[in-house]
Amino acid sequence: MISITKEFTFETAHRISNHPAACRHLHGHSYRLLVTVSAEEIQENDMIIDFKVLKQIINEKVIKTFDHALVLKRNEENTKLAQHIDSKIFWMEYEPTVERLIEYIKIQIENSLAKPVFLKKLKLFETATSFGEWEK
Ligand SMILES: Nc1nc2c(c(=O)[nH]1)N=C([C@H](O)[C@H](O)COP(=O)(O)OP(=O)(O)OP(=O)(O)O)CN2
Ligand SMILES: [Zn+2]
Repeated sequence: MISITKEFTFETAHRISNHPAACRHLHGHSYRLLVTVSAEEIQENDMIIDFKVLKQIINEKVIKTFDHALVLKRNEENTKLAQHIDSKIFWMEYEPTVERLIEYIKIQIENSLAKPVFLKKLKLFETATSFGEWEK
């Protein structure tokens, strides 16, 4: 098996409404996302997938959604808050923790990759010292 990885960044605001400390306040992160895709064999074009094609997919399915957006769990408290904010809001079923963002991003990317290429690993940095990972 062979893998390639491409790195992306996006700027996103959020709040963890059930958090006992500062993370319940609106704040933002410069997220770093590392996307690793794999295939059993190198293809006829001597790649498993062109980095440029991978970039198009991630831009369309992930960056467009999250960059310069406010991400909120859809609940009563956040619905009230959003009435006072003129912002691009992405509503989620869950709190926008790094774990839930990875879960969402994984589904988006997997739905966009065609065999024999598959998503192998995601690494999402929320801060310089805090990150989440998913691996097949
Ligand atoms: N398991 C998780 N815990 C926390 C998450 C998360 O997504 N998953 N998120 C947060 C907050 O969003 C926070 O902004 C990031 O947390 P933290 O690493 O504590 O950020 P700090 O910059 O304050 O880190 P220090 O190392 O304390 O400076 C909280 N928890
Ligand atoms: Zn945060």
